Amino acid sequence: MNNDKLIVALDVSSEKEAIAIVEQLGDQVNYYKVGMELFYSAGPEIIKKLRKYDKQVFLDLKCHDIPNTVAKTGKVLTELGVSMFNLHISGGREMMERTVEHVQNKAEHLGITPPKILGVTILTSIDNETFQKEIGFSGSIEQKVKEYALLAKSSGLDGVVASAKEAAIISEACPENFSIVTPGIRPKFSTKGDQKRTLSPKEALQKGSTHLVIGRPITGYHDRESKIHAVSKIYEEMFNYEGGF
Ligand SMILES: O=c1ccn([C@@H]2O[C@H](COP(=O)(O)O)[C@@H](O)[C@H]2O)c(=O)[nH]1
Repeated sequence: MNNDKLIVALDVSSEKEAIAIVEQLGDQVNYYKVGMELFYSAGPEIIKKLRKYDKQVFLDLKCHDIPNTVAKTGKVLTELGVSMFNLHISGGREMMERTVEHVQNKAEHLGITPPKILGVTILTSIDNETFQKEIGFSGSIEQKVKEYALLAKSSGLDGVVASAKEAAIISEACPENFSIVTPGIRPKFSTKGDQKRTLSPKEALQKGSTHLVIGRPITGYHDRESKIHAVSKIYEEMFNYEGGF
């Protein structure tokens, strides 16, 4: 079974551990997320390695810097052959627009399809109290995510990273060709851990998530059978959700 809506997070600190997971899951999983932990330890080679296994890669480095720095980083990430990468929407319009332009030019020069650029909204580990009292935002998380999604869309981004709890609001605000990539997915059999704004795979699809990012509920199991079982349970929910797949 191959399903590009499920992206498995490879939150490990070596190529060896990452590839062991990829080999254990085999054809069951086609799409992997490489985050800071793996990229900073294994380096860009890990992307090439995953591409050799014919896997798609979402590079989750959450770039956040001045426009010149992020735009030039976007060019480098385009050369790596990732399918998606992300940056923080709070970096502002100029940062996003210049990155889009640099990525498109680079992809054209290389003769490849440009990677999708996603904007990070509000992390799924943030709850209302943290959002307002600690970080100092006023208003609701939903309102801020909607504003960020609209800013990302009008700056030329291809989608956002958000909690599935906000997926319906985002798809209503940005209805066409806009990816809604949602971590913080928790199947019934798993625990929340540090995630605060969570939904199940079925609920996430019902709300309009286009991709589900799932890490520990799958990779937290040591042996191959348990990992495969977790993936099967997740696919079961995804395929059976009301409204079809
Ligand atoms: O808002 C965000 C943005 C990114 N993430 C990343 O997704 C995975 C989730 O892993 P789980 O083990 O399923 O919790 C992880 O790599 C995060 O860095 C996120 O959770 N929330």
